[in-house]
Amino acid sequence: MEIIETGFNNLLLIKPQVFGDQRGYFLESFNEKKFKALTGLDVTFVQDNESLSQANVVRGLHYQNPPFAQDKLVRVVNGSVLDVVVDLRKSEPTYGKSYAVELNEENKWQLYVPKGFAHGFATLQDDTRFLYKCSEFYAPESEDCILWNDPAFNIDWRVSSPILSDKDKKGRNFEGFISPFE
Ligand SMILES: Cc1cn([C@H]2C[C@H](O)[C@@H](COP(=O)(O)OP(=O)(O)O[C@H]3O[C@H](C)C(=O)[C@H](O)[C@H]3O)O2)c(=O)[nH]c1=O
Repeated sequence: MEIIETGFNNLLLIKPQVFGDQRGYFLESFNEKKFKALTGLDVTFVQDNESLSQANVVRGLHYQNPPFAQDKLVRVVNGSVLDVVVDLRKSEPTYGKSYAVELNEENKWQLYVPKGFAHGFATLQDDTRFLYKCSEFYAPESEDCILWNDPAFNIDWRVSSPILSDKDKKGRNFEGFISPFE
């Protein structure tokens, strides 16, 4: 397992060790002991989620407000996404900055997204299956959404006229946004 710094505090790209042989491959998708030893982060995940999307879907940019904010460990087991986060932590020099990385079934990379980020992804292939671990339970009353294509971020999602949920179509603008995250 290799940890790659992203330039954003505690936002970590994780490259798992893949054991290939004539049958296929094996990897540990999560190992609490190794995760804590390599990242120095004491995170307890309590909920696993999975979504399936066709190509040209955008889900995001979502977060849960404190005290229900979630750390997430996200990965793709089928297909490909451009995974995108925006730093909402007011004390960070990367506040308001976005980070994007392609996660797919070939690279098997994971992204650890700490509390304080809005998170989303665009699907680059049909039948994209997205799995992620959360450190806090789903709390719909605490959910919030920032407009996926807010001009403040100038994100190249690598999709055009994507399929969005009604909720995501009504994401808030970042202009005038007051972050709940220190
Ligand atoms: C997130 C969630 C949703 N649901 C139910 C609520 C809806 O009836 C249905 C679809 O929910 P939603 O449209 O919010 O799903 P996504 O758009 O994939 O939301 C996720 O997308 C981005 C990428 C994220 O990072 C968040 O974890 C999460 O907000 O699943 C649950 O029952 N539990 C849950 O934890």
